[in-house]
Amino acid sequence: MITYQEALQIILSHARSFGDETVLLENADGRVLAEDIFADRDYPPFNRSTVDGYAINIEEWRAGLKNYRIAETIFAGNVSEVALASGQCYKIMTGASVPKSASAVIRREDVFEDSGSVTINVENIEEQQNISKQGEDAKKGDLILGQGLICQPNVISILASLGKGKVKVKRLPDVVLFTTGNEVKSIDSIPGPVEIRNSNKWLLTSLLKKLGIDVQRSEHISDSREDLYSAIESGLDCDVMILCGGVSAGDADYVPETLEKLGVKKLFHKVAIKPGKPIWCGISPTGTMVFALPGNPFSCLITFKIFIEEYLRKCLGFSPRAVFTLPLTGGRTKKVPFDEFFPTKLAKDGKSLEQIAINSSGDIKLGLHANSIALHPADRKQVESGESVSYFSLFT
Ligand SMILES: Nc1nc2c(c(=O)[nH]1)N[C@H]1C(S)=C(S)[C@@H](COP(=O)(O)OP(=O)(O)OC[C@H]3O[C@@H](n4cnc5c(N)ncnc54)[C@H](O)[C@@H]3O)O[C@H]1N2
Ligand code: MOO
Repeated sequence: MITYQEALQIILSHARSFGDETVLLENADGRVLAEDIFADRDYPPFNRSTVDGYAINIEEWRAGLKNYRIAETIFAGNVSEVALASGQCYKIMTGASVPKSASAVIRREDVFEDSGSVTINVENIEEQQNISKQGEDAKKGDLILGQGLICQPNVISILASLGKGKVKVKRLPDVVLFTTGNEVKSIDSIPGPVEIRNSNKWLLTSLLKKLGIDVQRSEHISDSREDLYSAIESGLDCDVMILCGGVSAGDADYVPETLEKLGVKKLFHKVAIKPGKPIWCGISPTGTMVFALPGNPFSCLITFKIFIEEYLRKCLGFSPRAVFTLPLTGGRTKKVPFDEFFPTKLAKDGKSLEQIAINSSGDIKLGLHANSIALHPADRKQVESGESVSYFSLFT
């Protein structure tokens, strides 16, 4: 059986771009930029007053002048009509263009205004004070946003400033999701005594949504070779196919054989991890990446996080998920020589990890209240209390 790291390397070696597409800015949140964005003009585009106040020629101030007549009031969005003459100032608002004949702006609260004149009440005035100079943030033609940046709110704001109402981003994959199993019922039906509800469909849909991906098609398939064959065949035109259940050793676990019958080349089946050991992964002749996950909910969550999410992150140009290290509170022992992933929660002081109890990978509570997943390494039977373990954040 291959190890977690070997399986991850195989998966990552098949990562590919799904192409680019142009989207409206309102739909660009969380997407990855697929074009370089340059400044269309200087920023600020003009010398801009940063305060409400009065703009003067500093040479006159240096010559000892304290009292100025207001020549004109300049509002944001307005252009001054006249140059300052001797003894004059402008009354100017925040965001307005400072005319060339003025070289400093004094805050409103630092002057006394009366009958169209102002007396300046401050000791020191610096040349260009309270003026953002044209082009001081960016010059026309400067590279502002590089390909690969994620459209977080700050990037969206910059795109808006630069007038990019449409933007080229990495295309998201078409994802098809098939859950399987005769005992698994839709959540709006009443399950019989030995039936359960299809939580994994919702789990996987929500996990994909966190990456900004909407499932294109989702279907539940019964444990029948024929139904599986036709469903999988009909979905093989997508970029990524996720199946769930029917991959281990049971008499009705037809998923691996059906995939292979349809020409999906097996990359691996079974990985030395707990939970999630029975995972199957393959690639179709047309390049569809297929992940068949074990049916237990916690196995489904872990295999999605450690494999599918990492694959998609690489395909979409996100950096790999961050892995941290912290001491674990309470020791733990494991029975199998596999990498074991277990639910944890960051202590309030952020200095250690607490373990969250989970009964088994079939526990519908999935270690609720865990905000992280830690790794008990394959080669360690025991992790002592206070020993450092590596972990990753669960839903951030
Ligand atoms: N002889 C062996 N038996 C099993 C092995 C093994 O290596 N040898 N592996 C065990 C492990 S580990 C896991 S995990 C499970 C995985 O089995 P399958 O992937 O074949 O999944 P199923 O048997 O179909 O289901 C397992 C479990 O999960 C429930 N399930 C399935 N689908 C859903 C869904 N959409 N929503 C909620 N719950 C679901 C299902 O009812 C089962 O209880 O195999 C072990 N057996
Ligand atoms: O490894 Mo299975 O995925 O525990 O229950």
